[in-house]
Amino acid sequence: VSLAGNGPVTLWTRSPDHAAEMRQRGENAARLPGIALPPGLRISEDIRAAAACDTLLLAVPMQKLRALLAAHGPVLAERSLVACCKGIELGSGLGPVALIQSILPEARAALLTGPSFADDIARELPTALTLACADPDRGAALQRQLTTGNLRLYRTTDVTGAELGGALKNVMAIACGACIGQGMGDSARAALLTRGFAELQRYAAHRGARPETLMGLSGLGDLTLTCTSDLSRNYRYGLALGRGETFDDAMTVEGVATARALAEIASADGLDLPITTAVARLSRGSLSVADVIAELLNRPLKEE
Ligand SMILES: NC(=O)C1=CN([C@@H]2O[C@H](COP(=O)(O)OP(=O)(O)OC[C@H]3O[C@@H](n4cnc5c(N)ncnc54)[C@H](O)[C@@H]3O)[C@@H](O)[C@H]2O)C=CC1
Ligand SMILES: O=C(CO)COP(=O)(O)O
Repeated sequence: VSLAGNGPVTLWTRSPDHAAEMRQRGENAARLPGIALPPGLRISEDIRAAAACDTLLLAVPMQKLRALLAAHGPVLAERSLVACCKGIELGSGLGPVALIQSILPEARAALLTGPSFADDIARELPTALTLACADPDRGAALQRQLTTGNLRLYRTTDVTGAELGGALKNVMAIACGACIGQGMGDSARAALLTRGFAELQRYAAHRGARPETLMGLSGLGDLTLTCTSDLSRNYRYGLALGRGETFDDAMTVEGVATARALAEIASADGLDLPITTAVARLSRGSLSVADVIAELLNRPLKEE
């Protein structure tokens, strides 16, 4: 919606029915109700129509990215593929850019990430994001191409840092939601957010990310938004866990699979990721929120 102000944009969906409905109503009622789709936005169920453009934004959940790339590899190859997903793939432990590179090495992969609810961007509210691309010239070109009147992009070549900030903030948002849902209060949430950020920084450093990336929009920025807003699905899932309520299974909650993927990596590599591991166990129901809090409070005392 925002990019359509810059020039022609094609919105692809794999569902012909959904495409027809969006064309007819001028609205994506299922995913973005109340937002008028601009007349310049072309809607197609044929991925070749979208792939006629050189730059494609891939906005599917992280655990679905491999299937999308596998199904449409020949059409997507040799394009600029900008992943918009936030997470780590279960099994491979890869982030979105690394996954694209492993499946379509001839594609030019980049990442768009940072604090942003789709609804805010579509309503043209001011938003700032990180565009991560290992090649600085390509990153600068994408930054110019994808900046709009309400969407300001900063760029970085630290793809690993940007990937990990976006992935881990969802895990911490589940933890913060659970803390509030359990009635632990805002002070406890601030402690968890801060220690979650320390865990995020520690893991990112271990993976070779640059510290300043995690201090930016894709790290601290998105962590702050997601851990404090009721609009976040990850935070709301955590709230439900804390309150002992059920949560809509169909809702995309990236932090669940990411916590499990990271817990596997932590166990294999002997890393200490206490909050992430607790979220993985919480999401499986093998630990209660009260147990997690007791466990975290009883860890050995240490320097900050
Ligand atoms: N919604 C938001 O405000 C934001 C979402 N993101 C990230 O964007 C990614 C996608 O999230 P949402 O769009 O919110 O999820 P969503 O669940 O609302 O939509 C995902 C879409 O992907 C489609 N899809 C799933 N598997 C597919 C496949 N194999 N081939 C083609 N299409 C497929 C689904 O049909 C659905 O239309 C996530 O990683 C999320 O963290 C990032 C920033 C903001
Ligand atoms: O990534 C997001 C905000 O930056 C969206 O968060 P949720 O996926 O938790 O809704």
